[in-house]
Amino acid sequence: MTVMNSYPQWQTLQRLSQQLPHMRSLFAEDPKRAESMSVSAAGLMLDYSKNRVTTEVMQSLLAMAQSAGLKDKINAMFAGERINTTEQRAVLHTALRASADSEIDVDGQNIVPEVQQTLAKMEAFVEAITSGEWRGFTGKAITDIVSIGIGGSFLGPKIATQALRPYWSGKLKCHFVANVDATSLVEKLKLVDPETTLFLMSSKSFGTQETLTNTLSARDWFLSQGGTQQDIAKHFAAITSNVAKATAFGMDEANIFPMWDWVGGRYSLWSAIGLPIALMVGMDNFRALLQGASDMDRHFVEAPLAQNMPVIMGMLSVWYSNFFNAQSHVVLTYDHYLRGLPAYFQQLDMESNGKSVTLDGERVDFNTGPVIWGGEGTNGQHAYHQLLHQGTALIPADFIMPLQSHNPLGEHHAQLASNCFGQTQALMQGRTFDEALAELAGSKLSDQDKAIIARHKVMDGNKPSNTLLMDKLTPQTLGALIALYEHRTFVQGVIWQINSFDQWGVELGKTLGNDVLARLGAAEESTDLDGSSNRLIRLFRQGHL
Ligand SMILES: O=P(O)(O)OC[C@H]1O[C@](O)(CO)[C@@H](O)[C@@H]1O
Repeated sequence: MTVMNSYPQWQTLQRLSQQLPHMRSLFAEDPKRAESMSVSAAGLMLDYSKNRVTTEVMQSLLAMAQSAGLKDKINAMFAGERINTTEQRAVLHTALRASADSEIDVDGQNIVPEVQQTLAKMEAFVEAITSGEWRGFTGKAITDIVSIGIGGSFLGPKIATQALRPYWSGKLKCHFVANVDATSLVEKLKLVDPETTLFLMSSKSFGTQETLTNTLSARDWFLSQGGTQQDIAKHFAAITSNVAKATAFGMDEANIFPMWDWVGGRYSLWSAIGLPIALMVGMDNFRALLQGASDMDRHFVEAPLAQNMPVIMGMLSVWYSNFFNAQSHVVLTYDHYLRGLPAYFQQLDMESNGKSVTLDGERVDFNTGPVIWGGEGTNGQHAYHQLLHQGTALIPADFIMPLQSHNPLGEHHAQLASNCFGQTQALMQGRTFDEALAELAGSKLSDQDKAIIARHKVMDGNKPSNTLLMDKLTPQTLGALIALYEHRTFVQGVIWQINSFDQWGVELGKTLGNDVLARLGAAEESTDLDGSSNRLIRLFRQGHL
């Protein structure tokens, strides 16, 4: 028996999924639907009324969460149990935002004091850099940060820094380098002055090829621009859980910020990996970001399932993945500052739930994590929304919007909001054949042509969406929003009984990549791989087609 159909609610949910009225009818029948299908937490409001659900569906989904032991699993995560079973690790990104007086034990040791010490170290560093007390090798203050890292050591700091643009202190500029393509680094180096630049190397493992290569090249550049070996301590700092490797690399121990194996890379922006954020917005705002996440944590732990925002969002995702065969989920941010969020959620969710075996090692025979993608509203409306409205795939959507803009200019924000709400309405209600035909009433077309055009204009509607609102985008609401998606991802993993915290799938590509790298520069041509790989390697060595 598979995981999914072993839940007592499986059959009921199967039946309900086939009998659901169109959402138009659900709204017509219940004028209070929007109120009853909305929840608030940590400064966010979720309206999930435009989903293919009835009260009975929601009750069954939440009962399924209960059958999966979700509450116990949540408590186990927060308590530091080794729920990442394939790596025998605790999963405690929540400890990074826990209050200073909490006690969270790993191997019998309370980890909170160490988290607080690291925050204090970050604070002193941020103060030294932004006050101008920290001087570069020619005595000048730091003006630019180049943050080098990839995956979770890049996306989180980058999108949060971008999102908090209105809170920048204005004392520094921050540049991000992730790609091993030299162009990424070289183009950033053109923008900075070695005398006033600080390189921050972020790598939990201190073993990621892209990050090591970019850091070495940055160091070579620094040394070629007048800096000496002794000056490196003034211009390079690292965030890593592998302090030994970082010191062996030449990092000054005083400039190394710790990370721990109980923090997953894609959950790490709350740790010292968030230094670029703290440098740009100041420590008070960084702490407010942590506070927002902590508020969402408390909600996740304490709220009953029926009012629990991450639980509701997670279970809705399960509903579409497993009962409607949805393969993808779109995140649409109606705020320019949040334009990076879909890429961040993409790693968070796809690296976490892109799994094919259960915790017991059994192959799954149901859908797990969908493809997460998206972009910023309103741009997408003039590009891919067509497929959301009239394509054949069912793609549940999240619309995210602050009610107040940081840039209240003329009618812009009202137009943005009208687009956001108008899209969710159009997805839900669609347009019937009769409505499309009525719109053509005044045209000169023949009745036959009107019928054909009307068919092209039909939109089935009944397309699900969540609307997430907040008063304003602040460090606190951003923290809550990101934590919401972290927990939503966790909820799905619990239902599917997969390990959301490892990422073995990326390893084979890395290993083979290293093998190919050796072959690209080897004396002998490769002939022992598959025909395609042999040929691609030959072409690269040749340098032209
Ligand atoms: O911080 P590190 O160890 O350099 O890893 C970077 C990223 O690489 C991955 O391990 C995937 O290869 C991600 O999970 C991680 O966020």
